[in-house]
Amino acid sequence: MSGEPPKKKRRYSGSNMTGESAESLRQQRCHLPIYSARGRLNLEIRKTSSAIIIGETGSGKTTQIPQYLYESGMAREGMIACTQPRRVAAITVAQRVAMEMGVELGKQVGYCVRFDDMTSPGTKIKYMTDGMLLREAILDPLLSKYAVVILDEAHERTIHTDVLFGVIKDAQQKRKKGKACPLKVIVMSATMDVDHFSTYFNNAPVLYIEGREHPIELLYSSMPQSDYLFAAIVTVFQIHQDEPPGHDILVFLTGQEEIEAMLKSVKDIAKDLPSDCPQLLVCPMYAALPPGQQLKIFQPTPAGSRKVILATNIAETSITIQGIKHVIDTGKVKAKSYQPGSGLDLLKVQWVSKSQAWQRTGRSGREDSGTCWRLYTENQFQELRENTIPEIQRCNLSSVVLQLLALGIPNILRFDFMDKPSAESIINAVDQLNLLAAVEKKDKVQLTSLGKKMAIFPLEPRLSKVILMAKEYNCLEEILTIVSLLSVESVLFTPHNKREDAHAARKKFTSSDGDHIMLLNIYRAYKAVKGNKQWCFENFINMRHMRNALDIRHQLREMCVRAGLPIQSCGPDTSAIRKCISSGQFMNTAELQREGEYVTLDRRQSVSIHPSSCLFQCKPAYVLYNELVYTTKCYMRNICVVDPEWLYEAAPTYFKRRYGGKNR
Ligand SMILES: Nc1ncnc2c1ncn2[C@@H]1O[C@H](COP(=O)(O)OP(=O)(O)OP(=O)(O)O)[C@@H](O)[C@H]1O
Repeated sequence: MSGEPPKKKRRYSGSNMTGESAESLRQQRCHLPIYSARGRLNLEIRKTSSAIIIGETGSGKTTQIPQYLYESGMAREGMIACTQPRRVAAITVAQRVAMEMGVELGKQVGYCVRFDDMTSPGTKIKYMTDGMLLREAILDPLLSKYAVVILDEAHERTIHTDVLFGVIKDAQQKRKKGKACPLKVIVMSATMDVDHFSTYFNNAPVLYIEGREHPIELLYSSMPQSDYLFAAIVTVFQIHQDEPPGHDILVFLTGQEEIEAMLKSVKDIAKDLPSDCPQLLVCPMYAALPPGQQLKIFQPTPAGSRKVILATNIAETSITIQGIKHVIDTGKVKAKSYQPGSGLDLLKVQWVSKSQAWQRTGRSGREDSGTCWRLYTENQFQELRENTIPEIQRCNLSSVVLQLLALGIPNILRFDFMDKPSAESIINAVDQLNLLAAVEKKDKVQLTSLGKKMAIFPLEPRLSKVILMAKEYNCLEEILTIVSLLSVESVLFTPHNKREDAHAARKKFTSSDGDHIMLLNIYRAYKAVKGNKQWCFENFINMRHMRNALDIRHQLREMCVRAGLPIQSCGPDTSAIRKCISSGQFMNTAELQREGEYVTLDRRQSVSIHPSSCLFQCKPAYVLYNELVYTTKCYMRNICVVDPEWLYEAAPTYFKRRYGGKNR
């Protein structure tokens, strides 16, 4: 390990963009590489029903193309949708475009992301997450509100984008047959396999946008780094020492824990810097941060200081953060990989693909020249895979299959996927949904009425089922709390050096029934003190995550009210709650063996109770877990004590088939 940052060859002196008057915005638009191509683009797009557009990062695709189409009258017969894989991109790009057009956000230009719709009847350009457009397609498979759908950042190949590809192709054909207004589809990215996309979209023409506005200097490590976190810290401080204030830094890391650890190290080191050094402002950026906190990274850096943003790949595509001059790319990302054999959805740190590395590089050089510090060698870069494996080929598909069925897709195995997931993973997903009573297999697979209701909730099917079953047990109040708390990063805050204090402080919330009930106790106590900050601090509760959970709870509650579900409380009886959870999560259960170890009930896999669980010291005979995580061994996380009788009641055929009833 060298810890030595990549060698710097040249230095640029950048100018900061300050004026944001209408004239300055107009000038910026005119200077973008895409500007000179706008006439040709409009012409080509008008002629065809589908087009693939490829152009360098920062050339102006996301912000300009929807505006060009709007200005040329293409929004007369319907809206222009532009999808983004991430909510933060949808929101910030919409803000920027509204500003460029001189209109109020939410009027002609708006955005729509999960739990936040900023559009109005007059909206013509709508930025939205791919997941939101997919939800809209469930209600209106022809997407009749839209004249143009732009699928941006297509290289990311999120599950939602991949499903949208097929759904939109289908809508296009149906609209053509029905003589409705044609639906135009545009697929965009800076880094994609254009031939693959063009072939899939019936040999759609590929339109190239030449050039980039500002140069980016690329620096590689001279030797491989064995500790990329350390190398990143060293690089931050080298830049801090050499570069003038205002040249901000964006560092790509793999996850929340790593970000929090580096945040602390950078702050600690910065404390000892000479007093005439510019102030360092360190900002985290990861998916579990509440949306308001995420948007903080876009606030201007105060004069005389430097901002360092520590981000996951959430900041990798589409966004422009003013002031970012330097990007530090560790080359690593945490990504999901699903093993149908073991039923595990594992999160693993791995190398990025080349296309991801280019996207990261492209977060600099947006307002001025920039530098990208790759903390790996050029040879290592050459060995990276070209493109990221589509998410649909590496994740549990039960949510997607539920959505496809809700869309009325008759045979999922024959769905027009751009790259098919394995038949095994589709069949597994259908089987799981069947066990949850969400689908029935007659001559074809179809949703039951329960399954249709489950598709309304933007949750994993197992959790949607738990919400719907709460009616039977009169416990929706409690279930909403538990599901919301399970949907965010842990609200338990356990600093390494205060582990014992944290456990002692939390003792009053623990329950012999398990973690779900402990979460409920924490929520009740938090509400009783009205979310008091000092209380959170003293009890080692992460206030940010708690607030995030409250927000989700509020949204889910509204969905339940709209679905006519009675919001009732079961009072102090926790067995109703645990029975209800069992009705959706009976597949995630384990039993204690004679030797004191646990094995899962489905695949007889050895598992252990995670040390963070309040049941860590206990050995209940049967437990239900929310998830399995693999570190040094396979751990069950968020566990609750269950009675095998409840499991049998929840899924008699499943348990009879497996054990001939012997577990009863
Ligand atoms: N929020 C913003 N603040 C300042 N400038 C911005 C903002 N958003 C965009 N820009 C300017 O517009 C340019 C074009 O951005 P745009 O997102 O349209 O490019 P793109 O081609 O879609 O890039 P990418 O492939 O990285 O998404 C940026 O390089 C930047 O100069």
